[in-house]
Amino acid sequence: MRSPHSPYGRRNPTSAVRNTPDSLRSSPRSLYSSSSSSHKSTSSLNQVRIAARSVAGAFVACFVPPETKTAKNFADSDELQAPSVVSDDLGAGSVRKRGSVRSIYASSNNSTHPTEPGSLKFTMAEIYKATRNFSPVFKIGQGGFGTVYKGRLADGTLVAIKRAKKSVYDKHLGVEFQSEIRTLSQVEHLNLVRFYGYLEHEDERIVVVEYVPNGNLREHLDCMHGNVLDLAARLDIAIDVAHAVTYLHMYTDHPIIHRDIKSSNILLTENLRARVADFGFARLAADSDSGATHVSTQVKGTAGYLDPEYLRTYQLTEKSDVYSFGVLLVELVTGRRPIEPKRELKERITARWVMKKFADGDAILTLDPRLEQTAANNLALEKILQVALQCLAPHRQNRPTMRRCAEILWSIRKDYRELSASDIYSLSSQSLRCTSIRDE
Ligand SMILES: Nc1ncnc2c1ncn2[C@@H]1O[C@H](COP(=O)(O)OP(=O)(O)OP(=O)(O)O)[C@@H](O)[C@H]1O
Repeated sequence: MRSPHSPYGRRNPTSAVRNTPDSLRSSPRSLYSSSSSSHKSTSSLNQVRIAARSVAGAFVACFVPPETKTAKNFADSDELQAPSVVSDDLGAGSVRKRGSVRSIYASSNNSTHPTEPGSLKFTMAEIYKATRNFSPVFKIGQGGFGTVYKGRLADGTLVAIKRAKKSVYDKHLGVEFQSEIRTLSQVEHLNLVRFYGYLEHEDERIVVVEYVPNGNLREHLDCMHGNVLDLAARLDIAIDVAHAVTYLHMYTDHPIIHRDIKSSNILLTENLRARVADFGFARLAADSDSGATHVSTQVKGTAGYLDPEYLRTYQLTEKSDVYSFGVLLVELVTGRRPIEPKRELKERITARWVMKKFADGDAILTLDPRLEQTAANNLALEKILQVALQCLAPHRQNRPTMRRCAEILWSIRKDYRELSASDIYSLSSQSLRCTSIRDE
């Protein structure tokens, strides 16, 4: 049984009891809990600015701009429109119940692969039926792993069906697929895309996950869905992601490193709550009981989000996710992509540009121009950038844990809400439309 109030679920009962949301709500040692104390916050700001200068200077910019890979063709036909079985917005970071997943599998007894305890196997017939033979009409995305289809299971549940490119999994990598499936089947958190099952048949490798209906974060920052995401929503999303990744790092049976935290992997529900997706690259972290501090792997991930220390040493730890999360925070407040190849040289690597502005005391110039410059927005921007800067520290031992990030962001949100309530100008930002800004 998991504590219904825990934002993370748990790896073992004792740690779960220690780490309830109460400890998150009251974080007396939070860097930001005393934000109203101007002296304290000014000196802490100065310290962060000094650090920002060194980060900005040390930032390594050797990335190739990512290609836009996703041909969007949302299959929103009536045929595939059905209410999701996933109840939405149960509060940041709640752990979900498995009940509805099991009920889906109750109907898959006819599978040619009988369901084994803990394994959730689909048959090719079920997949063909759900996707109408992989009809292009139901294609919703294309990524490094392969093609993503929207589908509907026999019981009406909407799912996303990820079909691996043939090149991704050849026979030799079968073990890797199996280990990913094992990992997927063990995680369960409200802010992680729910895993429903898989299929491994001849050269087909298919993963079936929860369908998340409101596109990905990058699309929302690009205003592809009509409205501007206000800063309150962006903070909620950052906290959701921090909870999901904290859960992976601390509360699963074995720590899991996501390895590909990025805005296109943050899917949004209709209520703009985040579901972290894409465990294609996820790896089990080093087992601290054995004394190991990292695992050595081939570099994987996405340009612009990659931890420079991991790039240099091939040593992967949870702090690589923290680095990527720092890039994501910068993306959230600026609206810019991590790499902006069309901008002038000094603005091309967004994090480096932001850190320079922050160090110069000009953080305000980095706020997404689609957002209004209210007192609440300006203060939240400064504080979020402070967290981002810590996450982007060149050396992993100087980065906070993901759990610490979540605590700080909680505290920022609390202050933000209080200030917004007394800030009459913040009301107008709620109705900002994407058309209110020219594209730069
Ligand atoms: N569970 C899902 N529900 C709804 N849409 C999804 C789901 N999973 C993926 N998508 C859509 O399909 C797109 C491609 O997903 P996918 O995870 O394969 O690739 P990616 O994350 O964009 O790239 P890469 O795999 O190279 O990192 C996503 O950006 C998203 O828009």
